[in-house]
Amino acid sequence: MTRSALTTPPPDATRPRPLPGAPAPGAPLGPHYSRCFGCGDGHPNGLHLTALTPDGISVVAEFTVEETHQGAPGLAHGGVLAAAMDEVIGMSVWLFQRPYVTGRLETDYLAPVPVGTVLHMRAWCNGMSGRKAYLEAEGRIGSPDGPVAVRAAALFIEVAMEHFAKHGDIQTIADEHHEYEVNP
Ligand SMILES: CCCCCCCC(=O)SCCNC(=O)CCNC(=O)[C@H](O)C(C)(C)COP(=O)(O)OP(=O)(O)OC[C@H]1O[C@@H](n2cnc3c(N)ncnc32)[C@H](O)[C@@H]1OP(=O)(O)O
Repeated sequence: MTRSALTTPPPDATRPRPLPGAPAPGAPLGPHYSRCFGCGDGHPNGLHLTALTPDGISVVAEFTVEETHQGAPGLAHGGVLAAAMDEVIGMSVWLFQRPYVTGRLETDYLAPVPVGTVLHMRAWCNGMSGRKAYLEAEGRIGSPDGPVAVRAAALFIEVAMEHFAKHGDIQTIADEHHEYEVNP
C-alpha cells in the first residue's frame, strides 16, 4: 500500500485487542445505522455491505457491484469503491466501542472492478495513538484469495457523541447504538 505519513502509525502506537463484548467470531455485524449509505439495510440505493468479524479486531465484508455503481461502462466507479473501503474500515473501528469518524482516506486502485463482481474486503487496525486509529483495508475480486483490486489506508479520529447529536436525531442514535451511552 502506498501510504502517507498521516496514515502510518507512530512508533508509540499500540495494537488493539478484542474488547469484552466484541461480536462472536463469524457472527454477522448488523448495520451501525439503518440509513447508512454503506451498510444500512433500510437505504434504498446504498452499498448494502454485509460483514462479520473473524476475531473481534478485524472485519471481512462483501460488496456486490451493481449497475448503479458504474463509472465507466461496465466498471465500478472509483468513488463508490472508496466509499466501500471507508465503510469496511469504519466497521472495523466500530469494534473498539468508541465513536470514530474518517479523517483521511488514501486509496490505491490496482485493477478495474466489473459490474457483477463480489468484492471481498478485509479491514484491520495497524495501531492506535490517543484519539487516532490507523487502519488499512483491501478489496479482492471474486473470492477472499482473488486478485487485489483496491487498497486503502485511513486515519480515523475519535469524537464525542455530540459530534453526531448536532445534526442527527439523538433518539435514533440512542435507539440504534446500544454500545454507547448517549448524553447529548
Ligand atoms: C454513532 C454513529 C457513528 C457513525 C459513524 C459514521 C462515520 C462517518 O461517516 S465519518 C464521515 C466523514 N468524516 C467526517 O465527517 C469528519 C469531518 N471532520 C471533523 O469532524 C473534524 O475535522 C475531526 C473530528 C476529524 C477532527 O476535528 P477535532 O475533533 O477538532 O480534532 P483536531 O484537533 O482538528 O484533530 C485531532 C488530531 O487529528 C489530526 N487530524 C484531524 N484531521 C486530520 C486529517 N484529515 N488528516 C490528518 N490528521 C488529521 C489533527 O492534526 C490532530 O492531531 P494532533 O492531536 O497530533 O495535533
